[in-house]
Amino acid sequence: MTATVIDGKAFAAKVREQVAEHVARLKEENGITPGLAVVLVGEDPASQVYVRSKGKQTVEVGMNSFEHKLDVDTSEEDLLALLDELNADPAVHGILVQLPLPGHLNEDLVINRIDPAKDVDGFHISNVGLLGTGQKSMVPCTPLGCLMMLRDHHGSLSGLNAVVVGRSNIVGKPMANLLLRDSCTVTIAHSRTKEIEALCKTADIVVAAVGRPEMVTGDWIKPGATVIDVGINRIDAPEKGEGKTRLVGDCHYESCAEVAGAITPVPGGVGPMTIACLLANTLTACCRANDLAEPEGLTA
Ligand SMILES: Nc1nc2c(c(=O)[nH]1)N[C@@H](CN(C=O)c1ccc(C(=O)N[C@@H](CCC(=O)O)C(=O)O)cc1)CN2
Repeated sequence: MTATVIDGKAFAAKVREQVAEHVARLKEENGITPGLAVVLVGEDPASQVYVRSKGKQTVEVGMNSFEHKLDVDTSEEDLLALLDELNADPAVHGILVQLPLPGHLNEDLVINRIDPAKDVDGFHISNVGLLGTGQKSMVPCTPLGCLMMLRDHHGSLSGLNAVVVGRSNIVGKPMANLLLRDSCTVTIAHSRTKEIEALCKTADIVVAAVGRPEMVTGDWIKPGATVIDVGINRIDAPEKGEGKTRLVGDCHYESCAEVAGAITPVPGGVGPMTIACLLANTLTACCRANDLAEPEGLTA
C-alpha cells in the first residue's frame, strides 16, 4: 500500500481563504476588523520566523496584526503589564505569547494572565478545563489543525481507535480530548508505555507528537491506518553536503507511507495548519466577543 498524502499546505491555504471571506463579510456587514496581538520575548531564531509568518498571514486574511517584540531580559512584571493592556484593548480579539519563553519567565503565570476569551492558543487553564469537560473553549491550534485534516479525510471519526504518542499540554493532551469528543477510543502513549509498537498497531489513527525524530516506523502501523505526524525535527543530512540539515517528523516517512492509508508529510503537513488555525481562532474569538455567529467548519 502507498499512503494518500494529506497535503497540509494546500489544506491550510483553503482554511485561510475561508477565514478571509468571513473577515471581509464582518467588515462589510458589521464594521468590525478582527485583531491579533503576538508577543515575542527574545530573539530565538525559529520563534522569529514563526512570529513573522503569523503577522504576514494575519494581514493577508484582512485582519489587524499587532506585534510586540520585547527584549530577552524583559521582566515578568513588564510582560504581565503588557498582557493587561492587550486584554483591555477592544481592537485586540486574540492574544498569543510565542513559546518557548526565556527561562526567567514563568510560562504558566504568563499564559494564565491572558483573558481566556482572547487566548487564541487555547493554553489558558480555563480553556484547558473547558476542552477537557467537552465545553465550548478556545482550542490549541496544532491539535485543531490535526482534527480538521482527520475529519476531512475520514468524515466521521466515531468508533475509530486512536493512539496519541506524546502527552504534552500543547499537543498530546488536547489532541486526545478532541478525538474523544469526536467519539474515538483514545489511548495516550508516552516514553514509559509498554509495548508501544503493538499498541500503535491497533490504531486506526496514530498522532505522533513526541519530538523524537523518526521514532514511529512502518512496522508500528496497521495497514490502512491514518498517520498524523506533528513532529518537526532538524537533523544532520551529510548526504546533502557537509554541515547540511533536513527536517523530519516523529514518524519515519518512507516506511510509514508504505503501510498507512494516509499520512501527513513533514514539512508541509501539520505545521502550516497551526498558523491557519490561529487565524481561524482569532476570527472565532472576534465573533464571540461581538455575539455574532461563529464561522462554520473552522472550530472544533
Ligand atoms: N504560542 C505558541 N508557541 C508555539 C506554538 C504555538 O502553537 N503557539 N507552536 C510551535 C511553533 N509554531 C507556531 O508558533 C509553528 C511551528 C511550525 C510551523 C510550520 O509551518 N512548520 C513547517 C516547517 C517550517 C520550517 O521549515 O522550519 C512545516 O511543518 O511544514 C508553523 C508554526 C512552538 N511555539
